[in-house]
Amino acid sequence: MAHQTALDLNDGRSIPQLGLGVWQVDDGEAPAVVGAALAAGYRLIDGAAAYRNERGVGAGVRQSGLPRDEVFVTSKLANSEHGYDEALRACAASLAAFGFDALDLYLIHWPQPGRNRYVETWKALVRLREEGRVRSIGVSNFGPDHLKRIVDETGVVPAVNQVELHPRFQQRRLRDLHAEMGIATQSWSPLGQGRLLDDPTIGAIAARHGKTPAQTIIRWHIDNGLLVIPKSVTPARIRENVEVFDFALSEADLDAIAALDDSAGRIGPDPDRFG
Ligand SMILES: NC(=O)C1=CN([C@@H]2O[C@H](COP(=O)(O)OP(=O)(O)OC[C@H]3O[C@@H](n4cnc5c(N)ncnc54)[C@H](OP(=O)(O)O)[C@@H]3O)[C@@H](O)[C@H]2O)C=CC1
Ligand SMILES: O=C(O)C(=O)[C@@H](O)[C@H](O)C(=O)CO
Repeated sequence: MAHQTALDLNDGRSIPQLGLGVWQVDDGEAPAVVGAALAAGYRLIDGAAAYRNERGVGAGVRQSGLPRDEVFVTSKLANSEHGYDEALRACAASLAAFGFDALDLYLIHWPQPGRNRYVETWKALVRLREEGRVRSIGVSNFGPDHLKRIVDETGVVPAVNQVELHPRFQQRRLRDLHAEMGIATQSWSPLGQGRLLDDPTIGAIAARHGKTPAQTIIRWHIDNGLLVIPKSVTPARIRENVEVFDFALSEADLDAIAALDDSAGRIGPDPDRFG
């Protein structure tokens, strides 16, 4: 694998640009899946309490033999745990499940605006960072109003906003706001949950580069300055998805993929209503 790239976060830390997503990875399978990814060169695992596999992910990191500080592990606060005290307790439970002293990145998984508890939840994440239980803090599925509100009320800008983002749902306006605010954009369902892999435009670009459609899409995220976390439990695909640091897309390729954007291209839940 060619050398992986990393981005600088607004808190002075660095984050690998590519990682493995572990939604829908069984806890019992997680040690082997995480082990395969770390052996292939991944250095970031994107987890969440809601995935119910923090124990298995932690075991996979330990069994890899890599020093803990060489693997960047993210978790996310579950929707049921919004609130200041609830978030502090939930983070402690996640750390215990992983078997870690600290997380590299902790995100509020969904804003749940209808519950209106995300500001006090964000204050708890600020405290967790001050106490060293998490090294960087961020959010997921936050829209412009949610972002502006937590910054207005706490003065603390999230390091990351992890949102649905793939060639059919490119989130250009939100990405522009992130750039203004200094927030890194992390793409979830970066392969459109596999539904983009038979797109003819992607296929033609992939063929020109001698790469697969998955590698072409992952490279599109990287060439756009995004963080990207494709999921696979299949060892050959895990290896395939990290072999993306030996080529780059041309301006014409980027223009062709830009044209795939579709305002109706969302696959996952609407963050204004979910949770
Ligand atoms: N913050 C949030 O709210 C959310 C976060 N996420 C995060 O984003 C991660 C990725 O998103 P996810 O929804 O899993 O979808 P992805 O876009 O990563 O697609 C995963 C699917 O694509 C298949 N796949 C992966 N690589 C290849 C390949 N090279 N060739 C063919 N098929 C392939 C996988 O199959 P297989 O596994 O069988 O190999 C799986 O079915 C999640 O795992 C999670 O960490 C996801 C959703 C919401
Ligand atoms: O994977 C995640 O991080 C999610 O939040 C999703 O599972 C989300 O809950 C969903 O897609 C439900 O249909």
